[in-house]
This record gives sequence, C-alpha cells and structure tokens, in this order.
Amino acid sequence: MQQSTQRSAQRSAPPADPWPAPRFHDAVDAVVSLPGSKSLANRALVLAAISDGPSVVRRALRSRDTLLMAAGLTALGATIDTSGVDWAVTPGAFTSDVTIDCGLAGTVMRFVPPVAGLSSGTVAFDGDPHMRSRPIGEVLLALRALGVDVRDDARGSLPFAVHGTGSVRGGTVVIDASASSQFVSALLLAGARFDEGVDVRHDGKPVPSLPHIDMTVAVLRENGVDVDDSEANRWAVAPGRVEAVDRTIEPDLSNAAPFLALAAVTGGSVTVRDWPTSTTQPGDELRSILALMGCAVDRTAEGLRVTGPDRLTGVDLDLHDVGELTPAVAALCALADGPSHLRGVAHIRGHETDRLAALATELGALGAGVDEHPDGLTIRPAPLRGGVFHTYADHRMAHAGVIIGAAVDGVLVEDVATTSKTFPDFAGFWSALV
Ligand SMILES: O=C(O)C1=C[C@@H](OP(=O)(O)O)[C@@H](O)[C@H](O)C1
Ligand SMILES: C=C(OP(=O)(O)O)C(=O)O
Repeated sequence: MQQSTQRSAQRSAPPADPWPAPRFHDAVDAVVSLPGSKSLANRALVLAAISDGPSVVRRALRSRDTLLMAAGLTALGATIDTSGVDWAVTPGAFTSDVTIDCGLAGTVMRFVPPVAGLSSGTVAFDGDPHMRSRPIGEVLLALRALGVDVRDDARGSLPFAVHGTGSVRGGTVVIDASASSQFVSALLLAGARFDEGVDVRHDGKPVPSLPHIDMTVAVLRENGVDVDDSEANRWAVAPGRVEAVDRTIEPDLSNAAPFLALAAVTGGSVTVRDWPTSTTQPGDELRSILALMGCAVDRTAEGLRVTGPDRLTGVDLDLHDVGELTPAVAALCALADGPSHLRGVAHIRGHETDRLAALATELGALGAGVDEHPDGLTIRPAPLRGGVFHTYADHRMAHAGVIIGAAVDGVLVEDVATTSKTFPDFAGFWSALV
C-alpha cells in the first residue's frame, strides 16, 4: 500500500541512542514531502539581511543550520521572525559587539564573516569543537586583503573576530578555494555591499562543489546584483544594492538522497514531491547517479519518482561537484552487486567529519570491503552484518547508516539526532515510511 508522508514539525520523542534503524523487508512505496534546502535558505537569509527592504523567505527550512544562521544575522542587527513557515527578515543597522555561534554549519562560518565586516561592532565567531578544524583560513586572509580587520590565533580557524568599521573597501582578491566552494560564495554574497564590490580569483587545485557557486551567482542575480562569471575561476560582483528577497525555498534535493536510496535498496518506489523542473541544487544529480545504478527515474504529476531495480549496479563516479552526496552514494555502493569507485572528493575530509575516513571505518565495520584513497573510496560489496554505525556528528553519515539499516538486520545508528543539522525530526520521518 502506498504511504504518503507529510510532516513539517518536530513532533516525535527524541530517538533512542544508538537508534535501531528501521529494517525494510518489503519494497517501499511512498510519496514524501521534504523540508527545504539548507543551501538555498541560508543564502536567502544572508541576502535578505543585507538587502534594501523587508524580505520574506517562504517555506524556510527550520533546522539547526538555518536557525544558527538566523540567530547570527539577528545578533548582527537584522530582525528575523522565525515563528512561522515563512520567515520575515528586516535588515537593520549592524552596530553591536556580539558573538556568533557557527555550530557545525559551514554556511554560517563562511558566509557571515564578510557580512560582519559591514558592522561597526566587533563580531566574534566560534562553534562546535569539530568546527575549529574545518577550513576557513582563506576567507580570513581574503577579508584582510579586502580591508577588514580580522583577528585570530594565527591558526586560520575558529575562534576569530571581525573588527568591523561599518564598511568594507573590497576590490580584487586571489584565494585558493580548493578546500571549499563556500570560500568563494561567502565573498560573493556580501560583495555587492563592499565599496568597490569584489573580484574573486581562484588559484589552486580545482574548486569543488562548483554548482554551489553557480547557485550563489543565480540568487545574487535574482536579487538585482550584477555578477560577471564569464571567465573560469573568476567571479566579479559589482558594488550596488541588494534587492529585497521574496523566495520560496525548494525541497532539499541532497537530503532526498536517503529517501530515493530507500527505493533503490528495497526495489520499491519513492516519489519526492515538488522536485523542481529546473534548479541550481547539486542534489538534482541524484537523478543520473541513481539511473546509473540501475534505478528507473521519472517525473510524475506529483514529483520525482525513483523505482529500485532487483540488483543495484556498482559505479565509477567522480563526485567532485556533488561531494555532499558521497555518504548516501557510498552506502548504496556497499549494497550493490559489484565494486564501485568514488573519486574526486578529497575535500570532504573537511566536511562535518573526515567523511572518507568515517565511511571507510563504518562500512568496513559492518563487513564491506572498503579501500580509502586520498580522494575517494573503492567499495567492494560483501554480506553485511548488524552493529553500531557511528556518525561523528555528521548528518550525512546518519543518512548512510539508515540506508544500510534498511537492508541489513540489526544496524544501530549512533546519534541519529545529528540529522537535525538540516532536517527536523529525520528519525520520526524515516520511521513513518516502514
Ligand atoms: O554552499 C553551500 O551551500 C554548500 C557548498 C558545498 O560545500 P563544499 O564546497 O565545502 O563542499 C556543500 O558540500 C555544502 O553542503 C553546502
Ligand atoms: C558539507 C555540508 O555542510 P556545511 O554547509 O556545514 O559545509 C553538508 O551539508 O554536507
């Protein structure tokens, strides 16, 4: 029987820890409405806070990362009403001395400091313990080169403080963004409000997650900002106003990965409602990845439907552009009928945890053959057994764990609540599909 799941608020009791991942013995048949995109929501919030009028972020995602972003921008001086489904944002004067908690949100740690440069107060940044080892140094160097006084303990990481003067000179800056596309997005998002705008050039190994920079460019243009991205590895934002934001947030297509994977591993069918026909979200790439693994992928009147095959095919994939999909894809590879090679994702060692090491350890502990390479994984499926799947405070490791648990008896996912980073009540939502 087809199950339709539409949940919007945190309403379940806190999940057990470790959490027995639901085992799906039958082919799933479900239609789901997923919460909004973290990447789109946090870009919209930043632009709204530095825009020239009252804004609204519709169907905002209510998750740890977006609430941290809202709290950070509110601390700076914006007014953000997060009480409803649509969040009203009113820009304000940025004048206070404040401390901003980045949690484990890359978008908060990278996107807010350039905005803080526009404040006349001192803005201190810190976050979760692991956040102190996620890369940010290139953004701090860039801000200094653009005229911002940034003080840290010389390690180029959290904690640091931006001593704003109320304006940022801006201009041209060369950075090495090979560790994260968010370095570039951060400078572009605030760049129109710098006196000279900003001209960012990348010099280094290829920038990962380039579609996320394209997303940044697209949302800037939607809000009236003039961006020149006609040359590879160079993005120039002209100085000017940012128009008020009125944007409906699309469902998070990267967070669709475990749900579509559920169809893939059970040989069933999952439809994600409201899958956009055109999008800047890199998660849209799931359509081709799942098709390569043998799934049928089609659009229906309701959304995007994935139907799993009898047996999943192993794949050889370069995930450089879509690194955040790696944990879910790796879990699928461990359940495929042949070996897979995932490449091009050295940078995900700097994500919420070292995802390559974590995946190799956790999939390996359940019986998969996994070789860890500097930039990827080779995964050789083998009969898997139950056990505790550790998540290292990483929401996408939890997604990998529940995918394995759907197909293997006795998998317990440690700290499944870490999924609240980008998905409210993930465990309740997932359980409702059994
Ligand atoms: O700009 C964004 O919203 C994101 C960019 C990517 O970061 P990296 O370039 O660090 O991979 C992605 O992995 C992350 O989940 C979200
Ligand atoms: C890398 C991710 O997050 P962040 O925005 O914290 O970098 C992610 O969500 O996979």
